[in-house]
Amino acid sequence: MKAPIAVALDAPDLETAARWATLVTPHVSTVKVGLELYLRYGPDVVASVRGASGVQVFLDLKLHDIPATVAGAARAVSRLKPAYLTVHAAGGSAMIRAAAEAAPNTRIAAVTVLTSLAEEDLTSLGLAGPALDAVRRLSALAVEAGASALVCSPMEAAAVRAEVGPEVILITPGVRPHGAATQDQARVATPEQALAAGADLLVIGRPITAAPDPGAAAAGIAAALRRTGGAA
Ligand SMILES: O=c1ccn([C@@H]2O[C@H](COP(=O)(O)O)[C@@H](O)[C@H]2O)c(=O)[nH]1
Repeated sequence: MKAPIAVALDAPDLETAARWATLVTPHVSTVKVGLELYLRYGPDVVASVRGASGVQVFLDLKLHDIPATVAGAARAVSRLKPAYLTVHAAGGSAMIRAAAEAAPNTRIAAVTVLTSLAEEDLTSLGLAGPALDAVRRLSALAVEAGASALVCSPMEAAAVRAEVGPEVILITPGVRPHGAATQDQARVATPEQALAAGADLLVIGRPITAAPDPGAAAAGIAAALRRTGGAA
């Protein structure tokens, strides 16, 4: 069994993304296509990174608009058969419901509070209280509206799990192996901590893709998770 990791293919060009995908797919369950690749290359990027391996594709477009527009966008990309499609939970119940109804065969993953935001950022945005409160509130709202997956920091995974129960898939970016640079991530934890907190899918980008050998980096993290009982 492959490790429950989605490698973020945040590459400047399609050749690099496809090469990373080929290197990591023997070790991880999922590859993630984000805004950089999708906006540059469009829908064809999904087939390019899926390749012959048939690895799961996570389409991280973070849709956030009025319900009718998000429904149209979700319907348009559902033909690419992504395993996951992200929307911002802050778009509200009607928007999340519209996405879930428009793409019934794709898991709608609601992004709660971006992992790049620190507590002081939330205050400056006018969101009172600790990040965890906002994450829990948005998680409950999103699941009630039909999201079957949630995106949160690994620091919040245990509390979100307690809030939404065992069925919802918890996806955690903001994952950094011990000692790795946090870069623009603010609310972070190690892969082992994320798994122990109840995360189902760990999003890891630069610690793998910026390594001299992305395949070896993915294999190393997968092996560390296996030692903690997270992947066979
Ligand atoms: O809250 C969020 C939601 C999405 N992301 C995405 O995850 C990866 C993280 O990449 P790293 O290189 O491991 O930092 C990236 O594609 C983000 O767009 C997130 O970081 N936080």
